[in-house]
Amino acid sequence: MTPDSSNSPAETVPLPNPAILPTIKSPADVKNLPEDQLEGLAAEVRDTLINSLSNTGGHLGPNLGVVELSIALHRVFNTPDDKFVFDVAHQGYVHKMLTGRADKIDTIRQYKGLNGFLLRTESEHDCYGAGHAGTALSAALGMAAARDQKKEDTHVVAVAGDAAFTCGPTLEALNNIAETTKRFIVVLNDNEWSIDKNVGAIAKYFNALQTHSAYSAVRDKASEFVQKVGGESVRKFAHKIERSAKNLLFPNVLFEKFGLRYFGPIDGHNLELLVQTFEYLKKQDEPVVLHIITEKGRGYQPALEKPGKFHGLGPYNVEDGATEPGAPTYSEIFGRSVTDFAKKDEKILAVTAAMPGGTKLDIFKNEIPERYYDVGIAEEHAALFASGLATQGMRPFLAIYSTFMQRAFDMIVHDIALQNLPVRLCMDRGGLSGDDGPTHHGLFDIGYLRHIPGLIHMQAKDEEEFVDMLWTMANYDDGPTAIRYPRGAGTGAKPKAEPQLLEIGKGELVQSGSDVCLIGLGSMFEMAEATAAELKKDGWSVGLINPRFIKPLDAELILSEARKAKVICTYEDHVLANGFGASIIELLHENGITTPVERIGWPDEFVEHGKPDILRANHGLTVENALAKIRAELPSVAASA
Ligand SMILES: Cc1ncc(C[n+]2csc(CCOP(=O)(O)OP(=O)(O)O)c2C)c(N)n1
Ligand SMILES: CC(=O)[C@@H](O)[C@H](O)COP(=O)(O)O
Ligand SMILES: [Mg+2]
Repeated sequence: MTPDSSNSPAETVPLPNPAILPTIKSPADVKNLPEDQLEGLAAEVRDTLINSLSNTGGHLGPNLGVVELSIALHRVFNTPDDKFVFDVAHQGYVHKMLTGRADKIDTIRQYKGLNGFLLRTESEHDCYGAGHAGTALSAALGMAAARDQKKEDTHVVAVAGDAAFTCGPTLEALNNIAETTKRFIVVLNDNEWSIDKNVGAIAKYFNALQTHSAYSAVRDKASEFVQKVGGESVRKFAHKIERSAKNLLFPNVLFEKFGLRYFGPIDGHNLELLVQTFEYLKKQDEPVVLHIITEKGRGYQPALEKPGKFHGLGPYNVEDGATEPGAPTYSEIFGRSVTDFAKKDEKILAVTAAMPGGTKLDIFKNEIPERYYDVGIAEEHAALFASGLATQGMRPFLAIYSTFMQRAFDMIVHDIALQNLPVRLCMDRGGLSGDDGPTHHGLFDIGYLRHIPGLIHMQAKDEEEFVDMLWTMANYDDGPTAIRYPRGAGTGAKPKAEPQLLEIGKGELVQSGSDVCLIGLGSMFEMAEATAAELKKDGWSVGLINPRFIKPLDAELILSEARKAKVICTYEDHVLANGFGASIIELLHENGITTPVERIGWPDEFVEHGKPDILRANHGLTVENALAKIRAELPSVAASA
């Protein structure tokens, strides 16, 4: 079933004149709006999103899909007393616009502007922050239980996409709802897409619900009914949906087995139907799930044609949705390389947790589909699955963003490292994510991996070395390996025609020096190199190390350079707490070296969103700051002067 496009406000409703959106300062204004202006508001919200995000970038498709849903929710419920918990919260832009932030939508994802997800600190209407998938039902259930404890009678609504139902936490929450509360609304926003096409048995099940003729009949009757009766008899209407659903549908509807009364599927772009349905659902004294069918990208043709691209993107040309091509990214080089390796080695398999486009494993998927696995938004399962593959002599490459790999920490410890299984953990977006902000920065993986016995962890200084590292991982069967690599492109260093095996635990001495020892990890090597050039101009003898391995460290190399130096400086795109520099300090301490160590990296705080250059400058990840710190430790006259 696709929603009925003939009633798409963006296609049929002219933009209101005068504009309505500037008058919406709070949800009360949505409630007070005459009913016949609601669709005009929806059209205006869409138009604003399409134009504004063409400059800032952002999650366009998901938000175009929830315009009517967001309006209906604010029409019926009362935030901040009632709570809306949006899963991932990448679809929260419309909610932001309806809760007093419409005039700031052009600042979204910009430094000091609106965050691209929901932050509890941004508005009293944002009761829960997110960015990772699968958290909404559990968190909302906690809020409902707290409300019951306090004997209040507010409403809690969890809004989750179809792909969020592939997440373990969502299923764990479902298992727990019926015995926890009687007053709880789940909205399943089903557009058949994750970032890429949604996968798995649950996606198939939702699809079957949509396409089953009985459900279509219910949908048609519901729409017909609203058209004919309008607001006249909400109760009668709702009972009709309910009775029809009960009588006509599969006896074993998944949600009914979990103890939630199931309603739908209904057209999630039919505002009147949504409003009336919520009016009915809020009166129920049992947990309910409302299944709505929406279109990702509704109202903008380029987004409808390419839901994956328009899930989340940078600036685009509003006329045709075109984006600027960029230099090959680390992800692209990763996808290309692993696919090429796999063509020569049939034991190589690729595993993604719902991110074929982001990780560029879509290259593997297209060329070797039989050895490609997308397990859905299920990082824990993905890691366990990869461990199982490895027990059977396979060579799995598991590509997950660093921030999402946090989900699989226990699996990495208990199921991969403890069993010494050669799973290749490929941590994309290792380092600052930028526009997406704190939920997406990959700034913790050194900390959560470096204490795991036997785990090899590395980061390349450029793309050429990156491919050598991937090749080294492909050929290493003695235990788990991990690699972190940043978002976007690096220096542009061209990979060799034939990749080279690297010696495990061996760093690269780029130049030896006797005054200063600079150790620049991965993408931060460039900054160390630039610092070295400046210090050389001052007349200092500068050692420069590309460590390659975070674990095991090349202790021999690092100690031999460190012993000569008056000051050491480490560089990392990671928090300093329990990071790479911390591991160098430990190494030096264990070997009795007391030379001062300066560290360049992120502070012990959640770093805000914004362009990487701005954030780096604000937090001292600059050559200037490194020079200032190093010079402060050096005698005032250069040794050779
Ligand atoms: C734990 C985790 N893994 C992966 C992601 C990346 N991610 C963000 S949104 C998304 C798809 C969400 O699809 P769905 O829930 O159906 O919502 P839609 O965008 O279709 O509205 C994915 C995979 C994430 N945010 N969190
Ligand atoms: C919502 C989400 O988690 C993703 O859409 C994320 O915003 C993608 O970021 P990248 O652009 O780094 O793939
Ligand atoms: Mg979806």
